[in-house]
Amino acid sequence: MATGRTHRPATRSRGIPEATVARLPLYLRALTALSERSVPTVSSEELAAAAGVNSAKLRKDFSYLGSYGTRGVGYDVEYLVYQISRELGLTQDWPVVIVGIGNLGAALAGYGGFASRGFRVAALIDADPAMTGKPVAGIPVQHSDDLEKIIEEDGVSIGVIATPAGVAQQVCDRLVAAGVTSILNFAPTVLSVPDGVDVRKVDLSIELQILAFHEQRKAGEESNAEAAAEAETAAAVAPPAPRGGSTGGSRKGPDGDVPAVMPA
Ligand SMILES: NC(=O)c1ccc[n+]([C@@H]2O[C@H](COP(=O)([O-])OP(=O)(O)OC[C@H]3O[C@@H](n4cnc5c(N)ncnc54)[C@H](O)[C@@H]3O)[C@@H](O)[C@H]2O)c1
Repeated sequence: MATGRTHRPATRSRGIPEATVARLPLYLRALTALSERSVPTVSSEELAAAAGVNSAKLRKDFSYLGSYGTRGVGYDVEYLVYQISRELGLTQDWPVVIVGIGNLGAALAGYGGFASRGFRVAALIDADPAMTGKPVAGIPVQHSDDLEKIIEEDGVSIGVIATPAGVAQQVCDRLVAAGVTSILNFAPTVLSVPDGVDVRKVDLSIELQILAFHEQRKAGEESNAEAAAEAETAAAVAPPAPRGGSTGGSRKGPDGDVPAVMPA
């Protein structure tokens, strides 16, 4: 879902390409589902289908992890979960702050999927004094005046921005100055950050626009297919060729050479 932009080279220092890194969470999600069903091993084809990835690409991706599976047996599910989690840095706890606790920020704060994937919501921050101290998803909201102190005390390196777009850059600058090095930005604006800071941008409206493009294309294909079918029907019911013609006056059916009307 994320449309991302990072400020790292296309290949990370350990030699794993960014495109592979981007697919690791997909494998992990599929593997976690298998692990929850106590499935011990999985073939590259099965896992590729579950992750929505081509199996040759999956094997190439896993070769970067040094994981080649066992011929005829496949990959060990638990070991791959561990390997990918370690590669993604998920074997440690990541405290995250969410800035902007409006509709979106509150929904994110209550999202259980963060904690289950190793991301602990360490603090909720908002500029509205009326919200200070109010619990959202069981966590009291803190005022943005204390942003720097909160980040330092909790050792936060990941910040989520869910403020209005107009203040997002300013919030981003404060997060970065306070030591945050990874930002997940939901505000519809492009953030500038110094080298060494990663920004991922999530924009559901962009995803919807991409779906709209595909819908439009599918509709175009359907209307082309309908037009072709109509042309074929029109040809099938056209008046027979004059006697003496090569077809002897028979008309072609939908299957081409089967006469639609059998001669008496
Ligand atoms: N990426 C997406 O798919 C997506 C989806 C929905 C909303 N959004 C965006 O997310 C943002 C939040 O949307 P919302 O519906 O929750 O808005 P909202 O108005 O409900 O909430 C915004 C919150 O930010 C707080 N805020 C304002 N300035 C701040 C600052 N300087 N520091 C800290 N907090 C501050 C406000 O007090 C408010 O509580 C908007 O930019 C919106 O466009 C993105």
